[in-house]
Amino acid sequence: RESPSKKFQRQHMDSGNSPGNNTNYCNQMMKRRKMTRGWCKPVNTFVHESLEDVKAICSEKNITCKNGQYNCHQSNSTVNITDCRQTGSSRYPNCVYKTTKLQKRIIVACEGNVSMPVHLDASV
Ligand SMILES: Nc1ncnc2c1ncn2[C@@H]1O[C@H](C(=O)NS(=O)(=O)C[C@H]2[C@@H](O)[C@H](n3ccc(=O)[nH]c3=O)O[C@@H]2CO)[C@@H](O)[C@H]1O
Repeated sequence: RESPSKKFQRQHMDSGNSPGNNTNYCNQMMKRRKMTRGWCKPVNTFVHESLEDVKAICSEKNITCKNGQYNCHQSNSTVNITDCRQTGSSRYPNCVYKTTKLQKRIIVACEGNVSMPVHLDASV
């Protein structure tokens, strides 16, 4: 079984890479990272920073997550991300996404004895 930390890395980490001007980045990555099986995941953010840098966000102060849990943390600086958002005309199994490169702060939930990111709550 896939651990929550490994699931976070599969769904959200794309270190050392960036869409550049590839407008198909999300169409390719959402499929490659298995988020178009059974349904088209509507929204997904890829983070283009090292796992170390994203893990370090877990050391920031605790804040409340969207689901009410108090295990979220906000990055203290902006990070390079790519937002993937399903287009209006996209119909499963043909999942079509809009690729948007951004530099924003991210809010992650962290869990574990060695605190690891397990969920991406939002970008702000
Ligand atoms: N506090 C917690 N602590 C620990 N675990 C927690 C906590 N909260 C949830 N989980 C778990 O995480 C799992 C999960 O997949 N949650 S999810 O809300 O659907 C993820 C959102 C995110 O992937 C994506 N999104 C969204 C916005 C954006 O900017 N970028 C972007 O990518 O959309 C998804 C839906 O919004 C679920 O198993 C739940 O148990």
